[in-house]
Amino acid sequence: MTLQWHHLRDQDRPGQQADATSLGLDRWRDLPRDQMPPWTDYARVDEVCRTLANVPPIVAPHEVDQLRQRLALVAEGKAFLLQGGDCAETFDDNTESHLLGNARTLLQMAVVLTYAASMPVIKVGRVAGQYTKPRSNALDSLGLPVYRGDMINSLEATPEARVADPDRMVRAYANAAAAMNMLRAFLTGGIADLRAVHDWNKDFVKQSKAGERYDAIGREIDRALAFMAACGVDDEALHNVTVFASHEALALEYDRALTRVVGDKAYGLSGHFLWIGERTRRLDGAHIDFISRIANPIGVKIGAGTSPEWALEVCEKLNPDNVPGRLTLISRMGNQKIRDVLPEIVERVNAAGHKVVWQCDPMHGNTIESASGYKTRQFDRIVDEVLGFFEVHRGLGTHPGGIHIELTGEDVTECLGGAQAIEDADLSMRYETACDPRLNTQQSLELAFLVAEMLRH
Ligand SMILES: O=C[C@H](O)[C@H](O)COP(=O)(O)O
Ligand SMILES: C=C(OP(=O)(O)O)C(=O)O
Repeated sequence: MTLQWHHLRDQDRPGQQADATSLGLDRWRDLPRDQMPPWTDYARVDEVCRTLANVPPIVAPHEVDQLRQRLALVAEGKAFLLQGGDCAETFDDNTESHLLGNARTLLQMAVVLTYAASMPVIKVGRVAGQYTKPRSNALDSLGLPVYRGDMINSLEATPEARVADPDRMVRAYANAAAAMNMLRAFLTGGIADLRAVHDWNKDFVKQSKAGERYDAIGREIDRALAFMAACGVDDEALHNVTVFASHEALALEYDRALTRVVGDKAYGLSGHFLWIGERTRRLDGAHIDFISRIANPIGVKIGAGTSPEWALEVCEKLNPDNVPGRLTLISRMGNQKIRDVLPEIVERVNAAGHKVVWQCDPMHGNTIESASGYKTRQFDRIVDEVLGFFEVHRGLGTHPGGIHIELTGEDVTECLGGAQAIEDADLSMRYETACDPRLNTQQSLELAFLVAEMLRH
């Protein structure tokens, strides 16, 4: 069904060089759309979107441009992209301690990567908007409409709670705004200061091998900072961190409503970086069309079924001007396929001159069901997919630009293995994800050390 869309503020602003119509921001409404939220009350969807079209956005256009410029460095092989956070953010978990726990884990990984590889690391959270999930089946194991993320319905297992509720988009906006507000304040206000590098190491990680290695790096950083201070060298970058916000652009009503026209461009201001998932990437579909029309840095997941021809077409469609930093191709092929499928894609895209960021998501191609019935992932397979990603790029002389991880700052037991040797029987101890299994803090740190070694070599 096509929604009515009468009151776009962008169109009313005087002096605009472009407007929503000339930019084609609503063409997606007439295109085939996968993973459509099963709305029933379309009038309410329309009302909610009109409200969201007039609220202050979550992020600002200049920040979006800044991220694109930083990602251009990744495309040129001069920086590394670290992206991570919850599989599915939830309203209940949108707390100070959860947000800071995730942010600290990301910062710890970034310190390890920056220190070991001497390369700038661009930090992007799956945060402040990661409230929708594409699903394999419309019904869950109980026969209820499946949970599709807090922006759409509730995890609670009742028929009423699973009805798609448009008002949840307003709650998602409010939660995203609060999360972004808090992160901005904390990451420039002391906790992200490199002098606090040891404080990021949580007690439950400190005693582990990864925690000890991390503290050793921290001590070297302390010495370097003391040396710099003695020389009178100081820099803002030592005291502040920028973490950009990203999410999957799945509920297009939400992302469209938070899009603003600025000059001759449209910016999707629901987040800095938006990506299209493996299940919604059809070239003639709504998601690819929408994302092609905003100026943000964007990503597209590419699974093991991706052909080199498709990859070339998506580059031409999403980045016709070949702007470095605009497009990230996120491979998620599984450790058993990446070495076979990725090389030809990289080779052909590279030979055609497309300047993309290559990023590896080693999570989504490696999901299994454990013997006891938990959806899980094996740490070794995750590491092996990243290794395969590095091997492919090393073989072709291209830059393995980044990783994309589902993680949490909690001591959960959702993925098997790692130094803690989490086994199937342990999964039930702290299996807390709303959707897919995340690496816990220790596993995330272990992965960072392994990736740092790969980067160094
Ligand atoms: O995060 C990714 C997808 O939403 C998820 O893997 C789909 O899970 P499902 O196969 O349980 O629906
Ligand atoms: C759904 C996701 O991934 P994919 O589209 O690769 O399955 C995700 O990253 O949350």
